[in-house]
Amino acid sequence: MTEIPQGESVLIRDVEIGRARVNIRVEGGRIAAIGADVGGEAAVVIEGGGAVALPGLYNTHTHAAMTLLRGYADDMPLQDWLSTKIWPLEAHLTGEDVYRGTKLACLEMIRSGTVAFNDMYFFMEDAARAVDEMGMKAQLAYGFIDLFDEEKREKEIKATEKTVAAIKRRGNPRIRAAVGPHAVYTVSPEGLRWCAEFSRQQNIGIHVHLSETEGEVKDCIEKTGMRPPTLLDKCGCINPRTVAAHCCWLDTADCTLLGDRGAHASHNPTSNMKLAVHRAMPYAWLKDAGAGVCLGTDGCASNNNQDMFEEMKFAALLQKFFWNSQTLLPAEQTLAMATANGAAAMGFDGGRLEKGAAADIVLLDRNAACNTPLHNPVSNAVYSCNGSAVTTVICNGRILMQDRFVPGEEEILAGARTAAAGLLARAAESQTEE
Ligand SMILES: O=c1[nH]cnc2c1ncn2[C@@H]1O[C@H](CO)[C@@H](O)[C@H]1O
Ligand SMILES: [Zn+2]
Repeated sequence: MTEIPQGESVLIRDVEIGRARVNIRVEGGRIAAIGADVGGEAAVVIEGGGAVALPGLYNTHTHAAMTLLRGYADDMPLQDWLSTKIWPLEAHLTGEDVYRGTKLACLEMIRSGTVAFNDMYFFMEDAARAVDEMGMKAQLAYGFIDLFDEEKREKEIKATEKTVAAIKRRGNPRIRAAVGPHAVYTVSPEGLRWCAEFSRQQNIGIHVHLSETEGEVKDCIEKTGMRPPTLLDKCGCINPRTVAAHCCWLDTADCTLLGDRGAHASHNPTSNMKLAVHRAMPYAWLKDAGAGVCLGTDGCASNNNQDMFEEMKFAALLQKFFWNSQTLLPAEQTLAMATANGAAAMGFDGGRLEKGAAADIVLLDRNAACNTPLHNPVSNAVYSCNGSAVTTVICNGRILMQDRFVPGEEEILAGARTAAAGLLARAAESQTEE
């Protein structure tokens, strides 16, 4: 088999949802029925054999093509890591690298049950090509970094306009454009204001890093007299279309602001622990304030994989550990962060196993050791399994993986290896030239 058979109608037989064994019918990319009797005929039939069905996972913060930098620079502080290792290497990236790195990220995400992701990086037209081919959903933003320089700002504005136009021109409903002001320490207030205005005009999302480290917050207060969320808000960047990554160092007033504006906070526990940011996103304050709370892996240079099952477990554990509460972020809420809340944050209709919702469906091996016994499927999904328990993935009714088979896997892996080696070779060459 080199391709997976697809059809307008898909019948998934005998899966477990909650405590019930049911069938699922998919018609035209949506869930048409869930229950004992959902009709017999379909273009494609999948035998679930009692597999656990979950909604597809939504990864709300990543830099997908950073898969190429996996293992390149670990065990360093954030600013040092970015300025001495990551940014110098990224300067040598090409569109082809981003295409190949994003394909690898998609492969990894599909293998671990993710159907959609929120991406901020460079050469996003090439990322869009990769997403299109892999059949996932994504919101893609060019990472806007002006470093407080007017000339750079003009360049970033042009690059953002070009990226958004190209993604919109595709006319693919699975792929949306967003604006990606990197953070308050890399983008001037003028740049932030432009991003906010452009996203409003274009009616697209905003994807930003927010209050990741204590240093970011302190420097921002020193320079502007404002905490990062207030500065972003003054520039128009905090609204219901905003996904703010990290949000580690928010205080209660910051959380109230995000809640009042209807913005979404993407929790990235693995990256936060690895980069030792020394504080966990205040999940309870954000939730109480009415802000959206969702989950993301961050890029492979700070994670180092794209497995949202691992992210769920780390989120549930980190919240309990840091905030000293055994009852904080229970399994059901963790799964909601990774599914329905993520879909809401990215403006997609999905992440729910309900009639009428987009057909984003993931099947987990019922007989895997991590799923045995099956007292509580959600508990097993969050606390016991990782992405390797996923056998089948459906996104908008299209089958992206069936029985652990993803079309083109060998070529994707070979392409990524070649791209990663080429990137390092070009960087080394430019060093000897200097
Ligand atoms: O955790 C992080 N904090 C801040 N920046 C990051 C992090 N991970 C990756 N990038 C950087 O964000 C830019 C995206 O356009 C890239 O330069 C990437 O290396
Ligand atoms: Zn990031």
